[in-house]
Amino acid sequence: MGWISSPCRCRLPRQISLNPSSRRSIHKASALPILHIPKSSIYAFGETPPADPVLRDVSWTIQPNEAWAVLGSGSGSSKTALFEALAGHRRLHPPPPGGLFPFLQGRDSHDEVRTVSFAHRPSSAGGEFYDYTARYGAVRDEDKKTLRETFFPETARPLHKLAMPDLLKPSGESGPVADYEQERAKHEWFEELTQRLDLGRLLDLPVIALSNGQTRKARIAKALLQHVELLILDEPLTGLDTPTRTLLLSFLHALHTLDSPRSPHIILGMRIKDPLPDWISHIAVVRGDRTLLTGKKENVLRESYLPVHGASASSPAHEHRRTHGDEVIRISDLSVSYGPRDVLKSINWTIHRNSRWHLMGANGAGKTTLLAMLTGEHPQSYSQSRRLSLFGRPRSQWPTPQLNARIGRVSPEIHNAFPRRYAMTVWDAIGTGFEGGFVPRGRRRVGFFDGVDLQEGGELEQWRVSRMHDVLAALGPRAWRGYISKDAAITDEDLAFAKRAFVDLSPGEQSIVLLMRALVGQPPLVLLDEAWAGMDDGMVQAARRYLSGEGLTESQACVVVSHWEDEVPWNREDGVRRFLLRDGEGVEVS
Ligand SMILES: Nc1ncnc2c1ncn2[C@@H]1O[C@H](COP(=O)(O)OP(=O)(O)OP(=O)(O)O)[C@@H](O)[C@H]1O
Repeated sequence: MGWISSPCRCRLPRQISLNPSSRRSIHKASALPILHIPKSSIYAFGETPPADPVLRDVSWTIQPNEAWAVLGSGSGSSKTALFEALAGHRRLHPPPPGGLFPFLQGRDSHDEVRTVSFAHRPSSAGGEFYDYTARYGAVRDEDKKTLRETFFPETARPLHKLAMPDLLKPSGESGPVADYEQERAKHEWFEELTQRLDLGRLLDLPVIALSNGQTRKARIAKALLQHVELLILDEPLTGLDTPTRTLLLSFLHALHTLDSPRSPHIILGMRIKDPLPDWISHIAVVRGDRTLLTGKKENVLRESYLPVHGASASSPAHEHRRTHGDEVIRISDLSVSYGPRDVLKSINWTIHRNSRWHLMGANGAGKTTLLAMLTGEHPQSYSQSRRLSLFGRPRSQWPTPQLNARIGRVSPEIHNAFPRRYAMTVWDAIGTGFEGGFVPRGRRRVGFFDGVDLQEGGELEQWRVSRMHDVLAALGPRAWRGYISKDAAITDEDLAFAKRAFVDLSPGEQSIVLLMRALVGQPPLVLLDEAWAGMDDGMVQAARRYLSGEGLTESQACVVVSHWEDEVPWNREDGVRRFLLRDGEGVEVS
């Protein structure tokens, strides 16, 4: 089987000759529009005018030769609603005459159109406790399912004996599997994809052991292997390191350009702040007034006044020396390995009060593992206790609850594990931050001290309640709309928000509530890992403002983990320092 070169120098399978009844890539041959909405509004199911639509007067047509991106932000946003409408999960009123997807010529869009969202990590539904620390320890039997078994079960070996119903056979056709050459070509496409996304060596590892970025890459590969005609990828770059982002965008370009039977038409969902790939020819911008602006990229960018991308937030003229306080954490010669795999090798890192760090490293570099050592969640934090000085004591001298109260944390793991019970309000969720647990406690739901409830009306209770008000005023709904006030008094709107059930919030709202939880107790160490996931632009602005201002005191240290430089709330003038993990080693870089 031969290969042709593509713009990303990836090898994509040469066109596979499918029989005439094949339904693959009908958009490549058809002159019919991919999508056609003359003018409709989008409603939740069960609602019609005069109810308020989620998006109104949408007029949007996609021709087969056009490459589209939809810009908007926040996982509870109108962009999500728009994609839900394309997936048939929202009502379009009036329905487009002749169907939403003319190029399908009457085929069922449920089979031919797929949306995969990466805007946030799929959460473990329900109120069950999910033990995310399980990945650091010995893997239990029920957690042993490998990446291959979970995401690509059809690729089990040996190849000639495969039962690969989806991957090897155009779905919709019954009867024997297509000829061997075709099978092989498709299998090679799988191999190519997994190799290029650096998933090959991970295929037979338990999924629970994979890093966030590695799991996301697997979901992307799975999406690209699907037999669909239109693939909508919402925020596929989230959580990916820079080289993988570049690689993925080139891949998508190649798929878009090549007349390959493997290539669906692709619509990319992107955050407004993301740099647009050059090959995108058209964009649709979801605007704050619930309308959709569509057209050629240049025209829409001009008309919507979107910011020009590419400038880094940190391009300082001169550096600022931040005055550091006492030592908070000292890591000396710390190594972590899993069997033969060395993940961290002889790491040395000291974190002082009032320091601000950006922890960097490619997907799978060991950032989450390192943070799990700092928080004491990693079982090896006990065996390496003398190499880990946490707040002046070796790890083994700290009871875990006391450590939890000293570290404010946001991470995809906590977002996923945080209980979604109806009885838990936003106030309760934030209040758990004083103790760092997941269970609201105390008369005023602001936690216990030393295992007992706080004295009613006492100084500590008053301080905690006032901190609750501070974070709600600084990071609550009014702040998302850009309202900035010096006195930052809490409003009725923020208090009403505090009464809502945490489980009912959008993923973006949940993210900002968990950020409030991490900051409310003013702990000496704050760890923010992918803190912005799912937040809309207003929330991100409010969070950045707070973190670079009064949200952190001089007696606190903060570490931000992000693959995006512009997500770090401080620049070098603010004295931010960078710690890079590469090939298991850690170095401070300028
Ligand atoms: N139990 C385990 N067995 C084998 N390997 C493991 C185990 N747990 C983690 N790893 C590996 O350790 C490496 C580091 O994972 P970690 O989650 O710390 O990476 P990361 O830098 O946080 O990545 P990302 O940016 O994708 O979140 C990964 O390659 C992962 O597959």
